[in-house]
Amino acid sequence: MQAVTLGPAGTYSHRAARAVADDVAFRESVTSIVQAVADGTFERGVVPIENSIEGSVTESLDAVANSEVSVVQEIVTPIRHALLAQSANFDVVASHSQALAQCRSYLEENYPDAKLEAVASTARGVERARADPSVAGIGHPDNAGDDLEIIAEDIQDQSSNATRFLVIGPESARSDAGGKSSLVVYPNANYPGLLLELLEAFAERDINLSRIESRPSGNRLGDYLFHIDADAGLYEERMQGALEAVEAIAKNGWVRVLGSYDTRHVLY
Ligand SMILES: O=C(O)C(=O)C[C@]1(C(=O)O)C=C[C@@H](O)C=C1
Repeated sequence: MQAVTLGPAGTYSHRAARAVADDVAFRESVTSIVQAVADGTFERGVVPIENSIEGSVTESLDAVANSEVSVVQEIVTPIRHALLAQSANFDVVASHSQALAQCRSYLEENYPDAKLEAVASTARGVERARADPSVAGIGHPDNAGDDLEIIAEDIQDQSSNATRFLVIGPESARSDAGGKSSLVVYPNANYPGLLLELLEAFAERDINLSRIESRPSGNRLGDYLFHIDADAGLYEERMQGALEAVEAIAKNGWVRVLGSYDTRHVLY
């Protein structure tokens, strides 16, 4: 099976994608990855969705909410960043904005004068370092190759740093089987207790939520959609009941059921 993920080769997304596909293709944005799965160009896509230090990858949340795709698996991997450069003499640190943020304290403490440059991915930052001696990249240490020095390893601000990736497929790959389910709910309403009602749909059926996140709908200020991850499969009666209750609450809006899936922990 062929999967598409964030490139170029050597990104953390690439490492996660190798766990689901032998053949991995690349795009330079999460939105274009989700689009390439929605339009049938690729059977699977792998996108980062949440990091233990920095929180949500909002571009991924929005792309998944707005596209006709399903979630078929989630992959959780530890993220251990290295600082890579031609020598310790550099003025710019280039990496993905998430990676720069995950190393914020390390950079402030050790390189307070370095200019931080956000690029499309960690591997793109390492490419910048390979081409320019004044630039260091932050990425997986395997990207060093023969021509870059590993200036420092394990520079993330928490040693437990981990990222959750979603494996997405076309809507036809949506499954009711799996221990977790993801929904996006747009109530298109705003009244006291709306969020409480949404939460009660799950609490009353003894379903634990592992995440709820609001994102702006884009329609007007103060109007939100909610990303909900529940620790129950759609094959379960209690989850079907919760879904019916949520659909009733969102009768003026919509509910996108992304599917049920299992978690895979990948070490590399
Ligand atoms: O740039 C990469 O290597 C990516 O795969 C992206 C990404 C992210 O967006 O969170 C993935 C894992 C790490 O958290 C840092 C960056």
